[in-house]
Amino acid sequence: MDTVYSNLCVLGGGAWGTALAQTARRAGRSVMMWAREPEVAEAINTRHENTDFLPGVPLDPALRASASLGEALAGAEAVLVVCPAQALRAVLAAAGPVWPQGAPMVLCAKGIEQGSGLLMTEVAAAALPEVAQAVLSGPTFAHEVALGRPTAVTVAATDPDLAERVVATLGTKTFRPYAGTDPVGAEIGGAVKNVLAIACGIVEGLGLGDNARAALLTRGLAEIMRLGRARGADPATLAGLSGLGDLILTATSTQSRNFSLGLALGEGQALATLLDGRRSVAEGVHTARAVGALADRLGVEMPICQVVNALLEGTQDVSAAMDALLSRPLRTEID
Ligand SMILES: NC(=O)C1=CN([C@@H]2O[C@H](COP(=O)(O)OP(=O)(O)OC[C@H]3O[C@@H](n4cnc5c(N)ncnc54)[C@H](O)[C@@H]3O)[C@@H](O)[C@H]2O)C=CC1
Ligand SMILES: O=C(CO)COP(=O)(O)O
Repeated sequence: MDTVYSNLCVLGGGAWGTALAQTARRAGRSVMMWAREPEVAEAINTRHENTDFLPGVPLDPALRASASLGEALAGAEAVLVVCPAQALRAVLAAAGPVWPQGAPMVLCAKGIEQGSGLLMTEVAAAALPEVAQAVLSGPTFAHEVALGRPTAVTVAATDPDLAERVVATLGTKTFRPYAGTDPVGAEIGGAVKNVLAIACGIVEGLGLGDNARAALLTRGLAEIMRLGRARGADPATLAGLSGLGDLILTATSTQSRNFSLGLALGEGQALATLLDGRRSVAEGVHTARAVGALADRLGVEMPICQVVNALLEGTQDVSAAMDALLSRPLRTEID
């Protein structure tokens, strides 16, 4: 068996799809991107820049893009799926008829599907049951990755050979994937940290201080651990790059769209204004609702995520939300 996938397709022309495509080029792979917007594909092909979603980063001129799924997927040996979480089902339904025979997918979106409460691997298994899956997740701001700054991620698949091959395909000196066999753990960390990043932004915007942020991060990790346990995830994955690692990154940096959105909410701006006309995705807004419903269904206590959901839904204001969190009964730390 070949040790790497030489020809890749990246489904998704946003910031992260572009950064991963650039990374794969840096690793020496042939890469074809699918961008939903023809003007994004055009800019990548002619200006070698994703002017809409990752402006200012020069891209490898050999990186090609198309707005046609059939053209983008033709001949791919593996497919990186990098669309927003809520669009995954529709994107895979459209890609199914032209999916390259035998090519596995690497799921790179971070979120939980609203309505179903399904993880990305579960949505993908329902859409394309024959296609093998890996999950790529970790602390990775697209801009830094695209520039080739040092970054480490988790690549998890139930088939260890698949995880190893994806690692070998994408790994470079500065992009360091670590193989794992717990995709569910990698997905839960990556999805829930976006909701917690919004919470940390709110705390920052309210000026509640560094102690409050540390408390929120740590109790937030406890929520990731509880949901992970209920879904059979390995706690070591949740404490690794795709869990704690990504929580630290996203919940402490204004580079994060989720943290920045929370910060603006905490400073008193209205959610509708913040989301109005926005093209880039803040996954935590969508995952908050999905994770709230999932936690209820599984009987898992996730008070921080529930409060973020109530805030975003408009059923609680910021001061009532803080009051709800601070009024919770005192209890043992480890549960
Ligand atoms: N930007 C980042 O630093 C990172 C993003 N991710 C994840 O990658 C996923 C994609 O995010 P970004 O690339 O940042 O997106 P983005 O915010 O840069 O761009 C939005 C993308 O979503 C696409 N899109 C919007 N609505 C769509 C629909 N209905 N159907 C199909 N595509 C649609 C747009 O065409 C565009 O490609 C998200 O799940 C995000 O959490 C993961 C790691 C890092
Ligand atoms: O997933 C990310 C970093 O790992 C990107 O975070 P934001 O979507 O909040 O910008």
